[in-house]
Amino acid sequence: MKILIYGAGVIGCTYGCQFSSAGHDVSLLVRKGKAEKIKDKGIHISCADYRSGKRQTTETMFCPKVIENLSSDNDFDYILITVSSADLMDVLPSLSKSAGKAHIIFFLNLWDEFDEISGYLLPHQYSYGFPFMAGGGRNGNILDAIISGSKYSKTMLGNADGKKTPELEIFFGILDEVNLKPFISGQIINWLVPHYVFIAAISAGIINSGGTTKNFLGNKKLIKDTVKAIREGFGICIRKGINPKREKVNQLYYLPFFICIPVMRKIFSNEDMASMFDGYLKHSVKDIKFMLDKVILSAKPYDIEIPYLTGLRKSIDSL
Ligand SMILES: NC(=O)C1=CN([C@@H]2O[C@H](COP(=O)(O)OP(=O)(O)OC[C@H]3O[C@@H](n4cnc5c(N)ncnc54)[C@H](OP(=O)(O)O)[C@@H]3O)[C@@H](O)[C@H]2O)C=CC1
Ligand SMILES: CC(C)(CO)C(=O)C(=O)O
Repeated sequence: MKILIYGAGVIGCTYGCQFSSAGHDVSLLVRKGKAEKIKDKGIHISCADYRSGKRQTTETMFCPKVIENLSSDNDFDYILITVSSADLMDVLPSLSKSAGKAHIIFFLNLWDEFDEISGYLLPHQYSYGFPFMAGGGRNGNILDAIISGSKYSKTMLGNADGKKTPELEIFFGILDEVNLKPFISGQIINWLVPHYVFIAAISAGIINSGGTTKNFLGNKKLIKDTVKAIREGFGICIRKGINPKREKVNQLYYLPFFICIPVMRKIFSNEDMASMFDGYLKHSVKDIKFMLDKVILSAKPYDIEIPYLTGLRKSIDSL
C-alpha cells in the first residue's frame, strides 16, 4: 500500500516506521524547508517496545520518501493525519483540494472538529482513528517512541456512522500485520470525545505536578482534582449528546475515589504508560492548553460550572 503520513512527529513516524517494516511504501509530508534534511539523514527512532511483556529497544534510521506538498494527482491509498490537534485546521484546505483518491484517516485527538471536517471532505473520503497503542516524545533529533504492552492499549479505528467499510478493513489489516492491535469501533466519536477530555485534564494534572507521571501519582489531592475535572468534562460531553459511560474505560472516573485512585495508580504507573505520558508532555504543553481551552469554551452555552477544569487550565498558564 502507498501510505502518506501527514505530520512527521512522534505518532506519524512511529506508525510510519512500522508500516515501512512490513513492506508498505511510506511517505512523510513535512513542513516546508524540512524535507531535505530528512531525505539526507533519515529520522532516528529509538523505540521501546513492550508488546512482548518486557521492554525491547530498537534503534532505527527511518528513511521514508519525503514531500512538502500534497498534489491532487497523488496515488496514495491512505493518508494518515498525525498533526497535533492545534494544527488540524491548517491542513484541512489542502486535503480538500488534493486528497485525490486516497482514503484519509484522522489519527489524532478530536473534540468538536467533526462538522468542520465534513465541510471540507465527503463522508466516503475519510474515517477516524486513534493511536492508543503508541506514543512518546523527542530527545533532540532522536524520536523516543514507546509501543505499549498494556492489555488496554489498541489502535482505534471507526467511521462516524459506525459502519465497517472496505477502506477501514484494509487499514485494519495493515495495522494487524504489524501487531499494532487494531480495533474497529462502532462508536468511534463516542470514544474520541471523552478521550479528549480525559487526556487534556490528566495531562494538565501531570504538567502541574512537575511534568512526570510519577509525581502526579504521588499527589492524591491533584489526582482528585484531576478526576473532578474529568467528570466536569464528561458532563459537557453528555450535554453534547455523547455518553462517556458507553466506553467501559471511562467508567473508572465515576467510581468513588477510594477505588478510582488506586486503579489509576496501577494503570498509569506501568513503565510503558508512564514513559508515554512523560515523553508526550515534553512537547505537547501548547496542545494541552489548546485542548483545555476548547473544552472550557464548549461549557459556556450549557452554563455548566467547571471550577476544576478552569483551575487546571490556570495552573499551566504560565508555562
Ligand atoms: N505522543 C504521544 O504520546 C501521543 C500523541 N497522541 C496524539 O497524536 C497527535 C500527534 O501527536 P504527536 O505525534 O505527539 O505530535 P508531534 O508534535 O510530535 O507531531 C506532529 C507533527 O505534525 C507536524 N505538522 C503540524 N502541522 C503541519 C503542517 N501544516 N504541515 C506539515 N506538518 C505539520 C509537526 O511539525 P512541527 O513540529 O514543525 O510543528 C509535527 O512534526 C496529537 O493529537 C496527540 O495528542 C496520541 C497518543 C499518544
Ligand atoms: C495516553 C497517551 C500518552 C498515549 O496513548 C496519549 O497521549 C493519548 O492517549 O492521547
